[in-house]
Amino acid sequence: MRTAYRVETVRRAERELMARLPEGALMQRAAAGLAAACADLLGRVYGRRVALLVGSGDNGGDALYAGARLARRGAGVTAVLLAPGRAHAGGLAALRRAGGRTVAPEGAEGVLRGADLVLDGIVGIGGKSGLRPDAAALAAVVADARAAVVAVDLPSGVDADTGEVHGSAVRADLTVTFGTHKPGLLVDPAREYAGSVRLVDIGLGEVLPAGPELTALQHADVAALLPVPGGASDKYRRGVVGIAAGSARYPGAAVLAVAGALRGGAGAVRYVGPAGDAVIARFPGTLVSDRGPRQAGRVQAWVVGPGAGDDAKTVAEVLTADVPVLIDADGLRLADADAVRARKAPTLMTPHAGEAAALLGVAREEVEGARLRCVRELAARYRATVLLKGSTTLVADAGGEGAVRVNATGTAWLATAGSGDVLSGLAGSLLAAGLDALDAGSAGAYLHGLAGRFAADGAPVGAHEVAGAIQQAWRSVGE
Ligand SMILES: NC(=O)C1=CN([C@@H]2O[C@H](COP(=O)(O)OP(=O)(O)OC[C@H]3O[C@@H](n4cnc5c(N)ncnc54)[C@H](O)[C@@H]3O)[C@@H](O)[C@H]2O)[C@@H](O)CC1
Ligand SMILES: [K+]
Repeated sequence: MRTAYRVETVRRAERELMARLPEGALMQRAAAGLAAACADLLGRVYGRRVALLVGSGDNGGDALYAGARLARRGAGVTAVLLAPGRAHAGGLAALRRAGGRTVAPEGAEGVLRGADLVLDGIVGIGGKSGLRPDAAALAAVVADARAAVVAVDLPSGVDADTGEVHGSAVRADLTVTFGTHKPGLLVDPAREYAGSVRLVDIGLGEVLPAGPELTALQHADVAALLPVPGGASDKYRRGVVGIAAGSARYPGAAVLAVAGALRGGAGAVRYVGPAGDAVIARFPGTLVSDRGPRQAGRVQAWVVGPGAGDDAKTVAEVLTADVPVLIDADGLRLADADAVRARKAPTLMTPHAGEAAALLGVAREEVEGARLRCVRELAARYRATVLLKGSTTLVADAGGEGAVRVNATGTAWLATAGSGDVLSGLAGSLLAAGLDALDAGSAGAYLHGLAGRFAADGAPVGAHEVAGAIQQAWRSVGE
């Protein structure tokens, strides 16, 4: 499991660790890891031109010490000091001893344009989102230059705790972060600024408390969650998932939700709705009923909403069931908020940013800019587990207070019609198989993202092909 902690927690842990170590030891560990990552990126260090953007805090100190290490290996290193009188004194001395130079921001443009590598040490966890004008001007030059950009701890200008970006920020190819991930490295839009992320172990793990802000499942975590049928299993013990989806107008949504559900580990899929013929034609193993959800027979979890059009009656009926319910798409609009809050069994809501915005009564851009806050708020308002879809999917447990799961396996190719229907069926199937709502949502998103990658393989992809690649994704997490 990957974890990310808020700044105040990181600070507390760092103080505890620092008290046990010689002065400056943590910064040396950070700088050593940072220099090694830069050397890997450069391939050859000798003769390369490296520019350091150095603010007046310890983030700049890391950049200076790493620059000194690169200078000792033969790189030509120039530090751009944003506040010359306040740069980290020890780091500055080390850089000078190693033969590095310094320039003021006014003389920096040529240095930045000529560099092979720029280290962004303007600000780390000590900053507020949005760069100050002097730093923003340098970031703009860097964005336009040919150098690879390595962010120190965080891309300067992003909000470490929320992943929000207010104003300008540095765009990095690689972020080398210390001790633990920070939420901003895993949540969009800040995540996009970070590029790929490398974590340097500075020994913080042993002092970090339980209670991260974010967790991210990895292959082994997902493999451990996925249901495995035992010798005594039959289709009912493996779970029956009910799909109440599709309409005369949108029969395809029913077919795609069933396609996802069939690959999600439930023993059987029961379909209720007007698209039964289309479903049976494609998936003859489906149990089809043209009566309402209440008369459909036993299920262990329901999926309601994909392609439902205006069928509020079916949504209301499903919400009264005493089994877990996943609400997606039209169902989100049709579901009565009080009926959702009154439910005793778990509820999993799966909006994309536009649907979440409608539920919250705000503009879509607001959700896209503050995804972590919005997913928690929805989970609190509806007392339901909420999965907010996007290039990084977030899942907040009911109430919105625990660690939020973040999933980054997706690909931009997944932003295709019907892809969400497949996810709803898949996650609903995992609910029926007995996973709790947080696990079903996050493991479902993980597999769905991987399936999207396998199916797309760098080219446009249809939702039915994503469904078809779920088995490959399932096998791959166990390898
Ligand atoms: N505390 C520790 O134990 C360790 C800290 N390390 C480094 O230290 C960093 C934290 O250092 P600090 O607490 O000194 O804080 P930072 O260096 O992150 O930030 C403080 C500086 O940034 C400037 N700043 C703040 N907001 C800004 C903005 N919007 N635009 C431009 N400049 C802005 C401030 O004027 C101040 O000079 C970490 O991110 C990490 O890089 C590492 O060396 C590892 C160990
Ligand atoms: K930085």
